[in-house]
Amino acid sequence: MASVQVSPKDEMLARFLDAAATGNVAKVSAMITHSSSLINESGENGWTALMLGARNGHFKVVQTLLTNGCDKSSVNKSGQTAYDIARFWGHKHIASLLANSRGGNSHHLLPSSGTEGHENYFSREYLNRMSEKRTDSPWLKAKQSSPASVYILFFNLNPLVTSGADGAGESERDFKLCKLRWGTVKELLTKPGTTVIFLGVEKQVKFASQPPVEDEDGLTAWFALNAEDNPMEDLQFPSPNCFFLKSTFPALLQLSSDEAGVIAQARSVLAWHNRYSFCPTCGSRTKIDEGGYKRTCLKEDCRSLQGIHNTCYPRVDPVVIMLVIHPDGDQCLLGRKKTFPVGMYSCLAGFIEPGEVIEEAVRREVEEESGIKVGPVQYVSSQPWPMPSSLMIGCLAVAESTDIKVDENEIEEARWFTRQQVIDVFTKNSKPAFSMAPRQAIAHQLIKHWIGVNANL
Ligand SMILES: NC(=O)C1=CN([C@@H]2O[C@H](COP(=O)(O)OP(=O)(O)OC[C@H]3O[C@@H](n4cnc5c(N)ncnc54)[C@H](O)[C@@H]3O)[C@@H](O)[C@H]2O)C=CC1
Ligand SMILES: [Mg+2]
Ligand SMILES: [Mg+2]
Ligand SMILES: [Mg+2]
Ligand SMILES: [Zn+2]
Repeated sequence: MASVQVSPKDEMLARFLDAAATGNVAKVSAMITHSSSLINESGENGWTALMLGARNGHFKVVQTLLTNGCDKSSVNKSGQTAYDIARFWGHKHIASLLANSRGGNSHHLLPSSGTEGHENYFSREYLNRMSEKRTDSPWLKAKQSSPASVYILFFNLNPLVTSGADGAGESERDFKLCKLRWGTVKELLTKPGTTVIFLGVEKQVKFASQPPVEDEDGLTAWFALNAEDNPMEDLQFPSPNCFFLKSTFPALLQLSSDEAGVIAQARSVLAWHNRYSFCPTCGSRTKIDEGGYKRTCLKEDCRSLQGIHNTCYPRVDPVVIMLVIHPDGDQCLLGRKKTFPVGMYSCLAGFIEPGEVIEEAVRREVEEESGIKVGPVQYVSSQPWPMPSSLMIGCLAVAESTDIKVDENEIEEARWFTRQQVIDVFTKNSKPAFSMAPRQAIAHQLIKHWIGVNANL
């Protein structure tokens, strides 16, 4: 009778897998010390020692393998990881051990698609900023009094707008910026409490409503003004329908994409002027330079005049905002602040701290707010958030633990939602489990990105 020849290597692997399957920790440990390559080898149907230990509930075997650097992301021929197997067979303590341990490769839970083509509300650059013109005083002066230039006006950092067409409902064109001319604002420009900044020049396309007035150089400059006292009484506006937005949020989310980008730029710089009235170094008076992009201290011997100092320039506060994916790849973590509308959940977010990289800020904020530990982090897209001057840095991140413990000072609740629950919210399929942040918020776009990439929606 012919006998099947088994190589010594195969025989050793069979003994190793058997030791893992039967919970023989001492043998597993001795064999990997002797032959380290065994640890990630698989036998029948792609099952590794880790999967067999997880299948049969041998906690110590799984622990030993992980401590010795076993790859916990391997999948068997049915596409299951050791974590999936532990969960399926109800070995919760092993599933939790697998989810918590660092060093595994959970990158496969992140989409491999590029991030091009993401445009968030407030992100469109309608104007060419032409920063080189900020120090060209004669050019700026000529542009300020040019009849072709466009002025947008703010009072209390709220823009002057006009209502969109009746019945526009929730659509984005509810409010349109009122574009004023020099003739209308020249009195206002001379008032002591007025701040004026140069925003840039129009790129190619013009707003349809704009009269075809052109400067010799063909460049239409835009300026933003913030008035300290209500300018409505002093000025004659081109349209009686113009008014200052009363609330910042959510009214600022109801502009067209072009206008939202201009507002993001103007509002942040004006808010900086509004809140940094005096020199942060010595407390003296300052003057506005560089088309509104610099404040220079008027005290001759101030330290802020020696070299370049960030206190003289408009600030941007980076914020990480992240959608955290469960280790099973099929759920995401969303939270709610007390101030959110009832039922609304969104991504966790937090300010980046000095000396911190984006990835670490994601890990720190998620752990602070929800108690969840995070492994890989992937950048997706960003969004200016001019309330007053945040830059939202949108990321996907993969959790390495699953037990939630919220910091009640920061958020009211955090929960795992299944992909299906999220899809139901987007497609309005059935009674939704929660309500989503508005589409103008990067949180909404991040969640959509995760669903779109993973579920081909
Ligand atoms: N566009 C979007 O989808 C979303 C935007 N956001 C924005 O992200 C920002 C940060 O999120 P949070 O959860 O509030 O951050 P957070 O989790 O870091 O907590 C806020 C606290 O951080 C402190 N803090 C540190 N640096 C600060 C700074 N430069 N400015 C203000 N506070 C600072 C304050 O004590 C503040 O109360 C908020 O301004 C919020 O408006 C938040 C969620 C969604
Ligand atoms: Mg926080
Ligand atoms: Mg936060
Ligand atoms: Mg924080
Ligand atoms: Zn100073």
